[in-house]
This record gives sequence, structure tokens and C-alpha cells, in this order.
Amino acid sequence: MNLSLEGKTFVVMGVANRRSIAWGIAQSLSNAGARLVFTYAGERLEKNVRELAEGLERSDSLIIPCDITDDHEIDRAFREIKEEVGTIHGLAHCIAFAKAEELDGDYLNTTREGFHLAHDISAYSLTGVAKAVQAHELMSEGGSIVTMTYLGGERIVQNYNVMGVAKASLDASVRYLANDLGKEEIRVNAISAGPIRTLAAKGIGGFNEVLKEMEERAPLRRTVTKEEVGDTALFLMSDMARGITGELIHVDGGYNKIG
Ligand SMILES: CCCCCCc1ccc(Oc2ccc(Oc3cccc(O)n3)cc2)c(O)c1
Repeated sequence: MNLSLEGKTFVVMGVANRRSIAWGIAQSLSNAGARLVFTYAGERLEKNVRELAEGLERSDSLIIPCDITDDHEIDRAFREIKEEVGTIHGLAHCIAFAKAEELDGDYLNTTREGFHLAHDISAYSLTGVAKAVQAHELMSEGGSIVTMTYLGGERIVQNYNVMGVAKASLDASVRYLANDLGKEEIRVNAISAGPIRTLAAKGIGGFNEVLKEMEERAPLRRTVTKEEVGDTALFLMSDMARGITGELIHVDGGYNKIG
């Protein structure tokens, strides 16, 4: 029993660029010996993902488009993964979105359309992906699904607004998916990362203030890195976490424990 992923294949969904948390996860899994399959949405990201993947030690990464807002797209992508690799041992879901104008000011300004959009992309997509993994019997040797969440889904974080409500839904989805998939030896967990300066983070009002607050008040008195999140993902993907499912692990320097 160890942290090695030699001979195993993992899907990483949501790499946008080298600052992405998904890229931090990909690096940790690859350094542990995993073969990777990347999915991305939107033509403009393919070049970024391909260039990043080419920098990995292994040259057998797969890069597949997948627009998670469309069930047919998800089915096509996971059918392609089944055909190309046959079995996967885990999946990292690092996908979320909400309208930028709804990530600032009062939560009360949330529209019905903005609410649905945030929940569709940031919460339902995990369930949609889990359904496709099961439908295509991709994790026949068991597996580990990890998604990314944030403290704003557990308690009030100014400006996080509708994304916080969507993350609360994602966190509950992790528990219910864990319950359904446990009998197939598939574990489902969430990593709640502290604020990290990513492309997505740029869209949130007051982000810089939250970073500063972490450096001043988190028990570790610093912010965390995508590499630290990647290493926790490696642990959750490995046999060392074989007894953990339906769980949420904070990788935030302990900040969530501060009032
Ligand atoms: C006020 C909260 C500060 C800490 C926020 C930490 C965080 C940073 C990034 C996170 O991921 C997203 C992903 C998409 C997202 O929606 C976006 C991002 C950019 C532009 C846009 O129109 N929507 C917002 C946050 C996330 O869920 C949580």
C-alpha cells in the first residue's frame, strides 16, 4: 500500500492553464506514475492543455473535448475514453462557473437563469460525469472521484454568493454519489481549497482581500498552493485513502477553523 499510481489511468477535467488547480492535480498524479486523460471545454483551451501535457514525463496523455453542459457531449467523451483506455482508476472534476456579475455584491441579485447556470455547471456536472463513468463501466477495478469545493459552500463568504449555494449542492452531491457508488468500490470526495490565484479567481469580487485575510489569520499564516492541493488529490486517488468516501478535506492552512 503506497502513493504510487504506476499502471493506473486518471481523468482530469478542467485544466485551463498552468495556474489551474486541475494542473496542480495533474502534476501530482503524473509524478506518481499515472497516465492522464485531460478533458477541456472550448477550442481556445485545447492548445494550452496540449502544450502543458507535452511537458509531462509520459507522452501518452489523451486530450478530449467535453462540454459538460451537454449530456450527449459527456456521453461521447466518456465513450471515447472507454475505447482508448478501457479502464480508469479515478477522476478529478475541477469545473465550475457562475456569472461574474453575480459574484459581487448582494446574493439577492441572483437571477433564476444565473442560479440555474451556476448549479448546472458547478454542481450537476459532477453527477452527469459520475453517471457516464458508471454507464460506460469505466471504473471496473473501483476508483476515486475527487471534486473541488470552497468554504463559501459551508458558510457566508462575502461576494461568493450563488457559487456558494452551488457548492453546497456539490458537497451534498458528493455524499449521495458516495452512497450509491460505494458498492462498486468507487469513492467520492471533495477537496475544499483555500483561495489560490487562478484564472477563475479573477472573476470574484474581493478575492485579494480574502488572500490577505488568510495570510494574517489562518493557523499556518499563509495561503496554499495548487501543488499542495494536488498532493491531497494524489492521496485521495491512492490506496492510502481506501477507507475515505463522502468526505470533504480542507486544504486551506486551517482557515476554516477560524471564526
Ligand atoms: C470571495 C471569495 C474569495 C475566495 C474564492 C476562492 C475560489 C476561487 C475560484 C473558484 O472557482 C471559480 C470558478 C468559476 C467561477 O466563475 C467565474 C470565474 C470567472 C469569470 C466568471 O464569469 N465566472 C468562480 C469561481 C472558487 O470556486 C473559489
